[in-house]
Amino acid sequence: MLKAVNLTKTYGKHEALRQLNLSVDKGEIFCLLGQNGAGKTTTINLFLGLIEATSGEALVDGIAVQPNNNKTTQMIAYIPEVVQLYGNLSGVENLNFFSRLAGYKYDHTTLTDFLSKAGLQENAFHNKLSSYSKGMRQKVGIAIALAKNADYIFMDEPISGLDPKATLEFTKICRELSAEGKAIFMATHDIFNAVNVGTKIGIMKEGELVHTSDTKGINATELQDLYLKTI
Ligand SMILES: Nc1ncnc2c1ncn2[C@@H]1O[C@H](COP(=O)(O)OP(=O)(O)OP(=O)(O)O)[C@@H](O)[C@H]1O
Repeated sequence: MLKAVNLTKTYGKHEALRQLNLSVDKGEIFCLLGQNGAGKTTTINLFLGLIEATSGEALVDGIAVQPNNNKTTQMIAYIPEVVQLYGNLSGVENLNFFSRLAGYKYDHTTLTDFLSKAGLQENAFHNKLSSYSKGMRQKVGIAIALAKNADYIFMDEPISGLDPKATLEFTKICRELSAEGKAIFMATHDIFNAVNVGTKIGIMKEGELVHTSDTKGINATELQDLYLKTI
């Protein structure tokens, strides 16, 4: 389980995140909405251990995240908005490189299995990354997360810039990962996607989580109304 307990981050006098309390279970897809600057990336960075909390705790399976703590970073994978990969290497080579960085050595068949599972078409496996579209890069990012064997996957704006078909494929993969028991924590501006793929949604305003609910029984229009009333 991911858990934030009174998690707070201040920059000087500015509270980027104030007393955040939330939990995300394995199998859940938590979609965090909020305007620019609301504190979504700050929350993700605190769980990734990229920044230090001013007070409170981020916990992964009960272990407190601390900057440069390998225990929690091993359990987490991160897919940024733009997946940074080596343009001169192929999809398989990138996956091999990043898997080794995470301490995993896979044979060629296993690497290609991860890419297939992430939805990348087979004829692209050996092409250079520089020829990949944004959606294809994202699939390699997902394959890296799969290869890392992480139970918790953080995503920051994962569908921004994807076309409708790529978005649909991405949604399908998220659902499959959640059905396998992975927890997904996604920061997004896309209300339709949040209600479509999320099992829970949160709305953040000026560093505070001001609303959380299940997505069951709520449609995109209702969520949009709620969002506009809340922020
Ligand atoms: N390193 C930093 N130094 C000072 N202020 C920062 C720093 N990082 C973030 N902030 C501030 O913290 C607040 C929250 O930023 P954050 O990036 O978490 O927002 P966000 O919800 O992810 O926004 P967006 O949707 O634009 O990505 C903002 O006011 C931002 O300016």
